[in-house]
Amino acid sequence: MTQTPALALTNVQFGWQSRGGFTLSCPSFEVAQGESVLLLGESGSGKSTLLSLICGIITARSGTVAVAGHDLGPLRAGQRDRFRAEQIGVIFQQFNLLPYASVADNIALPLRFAPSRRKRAGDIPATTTTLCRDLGLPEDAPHLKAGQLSVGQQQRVAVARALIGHPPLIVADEPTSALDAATQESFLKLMFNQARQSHASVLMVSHDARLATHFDSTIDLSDIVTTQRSAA
Ligand SMILES: Nc1ncnc2c1ncn2[C@@H]1O[C@H](COP(=O)(O)OP(=O)(O)OP(=O)(O)O)[C@@H](O)[C@H]1O
Repeated sequence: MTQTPALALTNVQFGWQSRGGFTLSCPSFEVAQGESVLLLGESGSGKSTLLSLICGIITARSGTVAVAGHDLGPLRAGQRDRFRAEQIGVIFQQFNLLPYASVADNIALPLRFAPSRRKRAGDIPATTTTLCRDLGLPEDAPHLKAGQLSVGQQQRVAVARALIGHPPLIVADEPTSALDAATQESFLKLMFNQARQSHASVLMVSHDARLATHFDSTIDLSDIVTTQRSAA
């Protein structure tokens, strides 16, 4: 029996109207359950736009985006937000942590909107402490404010927040772009160790081809999407 892919895009069309206009079309793209995929593209090639479509932050003009077999198209904005909280661990380029909230509250944030994921997370304070320990954060980290941490530590918090409650899909937008090679390496190791334990699929976008060795497959964005910029 064929497994439902973790992610499947079919005949997706999307357009930004402002800033001169940008259209993106993706005839077909799939990520299998448990697979890790690196999507490579230059700055401005549409990587973040594609991830926003996959996460349901924006919606396709036509075509289908399905996560774990669920089509995001018919969902209203609030339903998409809840679906994302349940199914997708998102690591944003700038981490998007709440600086004045504790590390523990930052990590547990997606669980607020996701009852099934909350159940899977088990005892939340214990899970948060374990994730912090496994990700090499200091013992007192859960009680510190996120804004007090170093950039490298904030990244680890962003990974913990993406992984808590075992979402089946982890999506990461250039989370290593500001790091030196050694820190990149340890960041990816940590993310993959944790994702493997959760049997999660990982989709990361980047402009950095050197990251390819860490992934099951590497795809050039231009092989799966065509884009067009209207004349300004
Ligand atoms: N919110 C928005 N409104 C209007 N246009 C946008 C918006 N976000 C992105 N775009 C446009 O879409 C195109 C692709 O941008 P996108 O951010 O998806 O590329 P990217 O590959 O992620 O770039 P980078 O690597 O620099 O982050 C650009 O022309 C950009 O100006």
